[in-house]
Amino acid sequence: MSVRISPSILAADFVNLERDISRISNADLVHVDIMDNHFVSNLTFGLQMTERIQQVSTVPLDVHLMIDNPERWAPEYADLGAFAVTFHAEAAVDPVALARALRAQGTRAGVAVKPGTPIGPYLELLEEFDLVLVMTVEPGFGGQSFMDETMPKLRQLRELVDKRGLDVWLEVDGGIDERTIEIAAAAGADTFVAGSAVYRGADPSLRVTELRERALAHRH
Ligand SMILES: O=C(CO)[C@H](O)[C@H](O)COP(=O)(O)O
Ligand SMILES: [Fe+2]
Repeated sequence: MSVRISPSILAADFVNLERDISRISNADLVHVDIMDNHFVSNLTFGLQMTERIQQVSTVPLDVHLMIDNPERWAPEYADLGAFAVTFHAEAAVDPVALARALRAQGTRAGVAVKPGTPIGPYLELLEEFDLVLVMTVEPGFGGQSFMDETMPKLRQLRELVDKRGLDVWLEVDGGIDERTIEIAAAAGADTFVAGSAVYRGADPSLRVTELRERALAHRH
């Protein structure tokens, strides 16, 4: 099983985004957090900014939509060329219909669940998604602590994905660092978002390499 590291530019310097994206050119994905101040109580940026990021990034975009009404916006992020577009299950009227629409656009379709949202209803629907994002913090802010209690969801997902031989990425987001990535990898995650852990030091690309090595050493 391969692992993917997706640094979150939520922790980057917003007036030097191009520079900070170029600092993680060894990453597998670049994680772009879209917050609307409705689904979560924080606001980041939207389509126009993401389109510029898409133009300057050599690393494929992993868009995480923390917004209401994803049916209205998710296809536009797919349209601008994002590699993966993930919307929240709690915000979507019909997650399967939206995932099908995104796939028809040629994008990897992801569904995200908050820490308190059960994964049960989605286990029978795994074939409909290319990515499941298990939030390991309450969405809205970077720099929070990893919630261990979300790991049983990953273990359930990993068992089913392997049993059915599916190509579904299992992503974790929130509080991922050199220690917690080992816990998440052992529980079955293969795609790791890290904001603070990548950008807090002097050399973000070295942090990407270190995180990848730790995930590989502890993968399921
Ligand atoms: O979706 C998010 C917050 O809702 C971010 O992707 C996440 O918090 C990354 O930041 P950190 O690694 O610092 O926790
Ligand atoms: Fe995120």
